[in-house]
Amino acid sequence: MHLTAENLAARRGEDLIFVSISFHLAAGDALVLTGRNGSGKSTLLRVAAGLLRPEKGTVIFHGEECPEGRQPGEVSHYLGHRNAMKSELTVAENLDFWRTFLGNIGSGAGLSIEDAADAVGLSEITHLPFGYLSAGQQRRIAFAKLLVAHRPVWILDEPTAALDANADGLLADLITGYLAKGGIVLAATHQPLGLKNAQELKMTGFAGVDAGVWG
Ligand SMILES: Nc1ncnc2c1ncn2[C@@H]1O[C@H](COP(=O)(O)OP(=O)(O)OP(=O)(O)O)[C@@H](O)[C@H]1O
Repeated sequence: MHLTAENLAARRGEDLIFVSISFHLAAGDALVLTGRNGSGKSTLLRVAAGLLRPEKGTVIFHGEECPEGRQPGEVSHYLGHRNAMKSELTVAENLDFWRTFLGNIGSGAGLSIEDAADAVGLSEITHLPFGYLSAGQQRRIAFAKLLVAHRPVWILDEPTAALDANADGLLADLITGYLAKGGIVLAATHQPLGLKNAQELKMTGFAGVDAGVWG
């Protein structure tokens, strides 16, 4: 199983944000994107997740169940800046929606809603509307979403925003456990995620207004 990006370039508006980005991640690998605000981390994650069309290049996932290759967006969890939960629905209802909507990919199985909430330390409050939770609790439930459906790739944009030190450690443990089981993680962050052996890609931003990528 591997996730491969070749010669990626992306544009936002008029500007080329990056060019010539390539990486190859195998099962158990993590790549952490770093760089100042506006350097293109979210843009690269959105390209990898299939939410933004690249100007040039490809990102492809190959797995046992799809040796011919698939778009990573079809096999990944994408956790963006927002938590993608409905405030009016309870925590359990939100997780149940994502569990059903995303489904399992490959040979792994997602956790039950109770086990996933327990894994993020919030098993007591799954009956509450999501909107009642604190910002940190909401982010923890967004992590639980990663656990209720098995997907071979996690794409995480600033996953530790709004977290206390305890939750930082919890996320590091969740990611480490996922990598140990052969998951692939692509994450953007300003704070160290506490991962051992993660590769780092430093984004520099703004590759030019008119710079050609085809010549
Ligand atoms: N829809 C858009 N149209 C034009 N420019 C955009 C658009 N979205 C983002 N940009 C620009 O693209 C650049 C890269 O933004 P991006 O969100 O990828 O940066 P980032 O490294 O994730 O930043 P941060 O650390 O602040 O989250 C920024 O200069 C931003 O202003």
